[in-house]
Amino acid sequence: MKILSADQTRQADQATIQAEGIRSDELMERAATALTSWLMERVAPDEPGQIHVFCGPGNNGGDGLVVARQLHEAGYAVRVWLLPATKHSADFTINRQRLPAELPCAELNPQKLPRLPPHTIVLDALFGTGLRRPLTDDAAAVVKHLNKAQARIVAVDVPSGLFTDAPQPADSVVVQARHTISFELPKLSFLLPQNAAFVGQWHVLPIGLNTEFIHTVPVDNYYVDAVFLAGRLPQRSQFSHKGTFGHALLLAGSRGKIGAAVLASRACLHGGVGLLTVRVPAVGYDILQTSAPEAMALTDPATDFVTELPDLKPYAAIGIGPGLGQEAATRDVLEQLLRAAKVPLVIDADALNMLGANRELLDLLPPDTLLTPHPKEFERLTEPARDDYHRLELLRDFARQRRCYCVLKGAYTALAAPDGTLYFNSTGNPGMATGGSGDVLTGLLLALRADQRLSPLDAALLGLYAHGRAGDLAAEETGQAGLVAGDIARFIGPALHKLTTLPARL
Ligand SMILES: NC(=O)C1=CN([C@@H]2O[C@H](COP(=O)(O)OP(=O)(O)OC[C@H]3O[C@@H](n4cnc5c(N)ncnc54)[C@H](O)[C@@H]3O)[C@@H](O)[C@H]2O)[C@@H](O)CC1
Ligand SMILES: [K+]
Repeated sequence: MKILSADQTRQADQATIQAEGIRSDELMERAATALTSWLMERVAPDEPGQIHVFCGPGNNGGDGLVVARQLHEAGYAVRVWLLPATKHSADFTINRQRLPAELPCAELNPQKLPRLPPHTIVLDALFGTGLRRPLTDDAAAVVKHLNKAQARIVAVDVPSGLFTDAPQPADSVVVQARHTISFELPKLSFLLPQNAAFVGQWHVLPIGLNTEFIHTVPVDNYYVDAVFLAGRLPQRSQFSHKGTFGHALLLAGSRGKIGAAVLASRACLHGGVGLLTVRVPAVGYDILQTSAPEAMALTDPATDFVTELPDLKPYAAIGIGPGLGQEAATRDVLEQLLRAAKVPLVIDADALNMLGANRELLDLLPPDTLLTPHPKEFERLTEPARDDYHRLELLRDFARQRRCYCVLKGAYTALAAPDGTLYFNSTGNPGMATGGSGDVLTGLLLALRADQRLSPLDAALLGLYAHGRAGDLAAEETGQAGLVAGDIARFIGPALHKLTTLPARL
């Protein structure tokens, strides 16, 4: 799915209105109807207490007024509160007039805000994508009051006070919603860790915005779901052979961290690689051969860490990093690899740390290299970020400047492509924040980079998605707390299988 900016969202609304020849209040009715249905599926009409709808002066408030009317007509007890304002949008005014006289509706008195019993359902329709500056005065007072009330807040489109797609002062007053219900497409602000406490769980409801506009509008950010990936992982042809899926080389492991090499190897094998050779120090030979017997061990002459780069000729893709350690001799191996490699590279963990500690090596990165840092590792490659937005800009710049694909691991893991586009992954769960999860990702990405059928972008997107999906499938069996990295590796097969069986869009 595309992620539109606030301006583009407005343009999409306009394009829809024009293409369908409808009025803007009809589109508002459509959006609100979707939201009303969402609420009615979750709240019974005889739920004790009233649903309090807080409306601002613009079209976000207009949405709130429509939902209030519709809920009232469906037999719910509803009360509307209006933020004092001198100017109202046209569709707000139309829908203010459409409120039935018997529906309680009053202007808020900021000096005497209504008492809300705990667990009251509150619809936050104060501000949406039209917010231009942080909330102050009356609006800020109302939002603080709502946050204090321990209400069950459902935000319309965006939690009021949150900017849709831009950084804002850290002390901004923002609604802390339990759910945020947005229309058609998600918003960039929903995907940032710094906004999690405001957005709560977010949902996107289709409202039939103009598909041609959405299809053609250029964007910098995508949200990668199953639909986005449909058709990108082809079924295996009858005539495919080991060469089709490539022979991968993995350089990994050091004394005490051979497990990282094992996890990455298993993930690479489950990821469908044709053949896998693993360069481990001698201490890892028995461990690797017993715990990943499908892989070939190519042991280093040294006992405890990797000191020599093997001949690279046989390999279609090379991964380096998991459990590698940062000995000087290993750093030299990394440098030799960067200088010699003619095939796709996947760089992770200690290999990233060595790049961070020796930034001159970054100049050697072959184009289309895939790097998989978590935020701390990424900062070692660049600089400390001021906030989540700044970190994303650093990520974009890094990928552009180095002509590489760079991942930023976390909830909604981001991938930056060399053209600066960001792709946010939709799968995964907090159970995956466990040791070895990154090693599994590296192995899986290595397998997909070795797959001769996939572009660098598709390999990376499919790998990130399947890794998260495997974690989700595993967590269904183990629970999130019980999940270990090996479980993720075990479910890579089913996760990829689900991707190959998605019908491609014609
Ligand atoms: N345009 C359309 O056709 C549709 C719009 N929709 C709704 O419309 C919303 C956007 O509506 P608007 O563009 O009217 O914007 P909003 O309703 O988000 O807010 C605009 C109003 O708030 C004021 N304002 C902005 N920042 C403020 C601040 N910091 N303190 C106090 N007042 C401030 C503006 O002067 C304006 O009066 C969306 O979020 C969505 O909820 C939906 O109904 C779908 C269709
Ligand atoms: K809102």
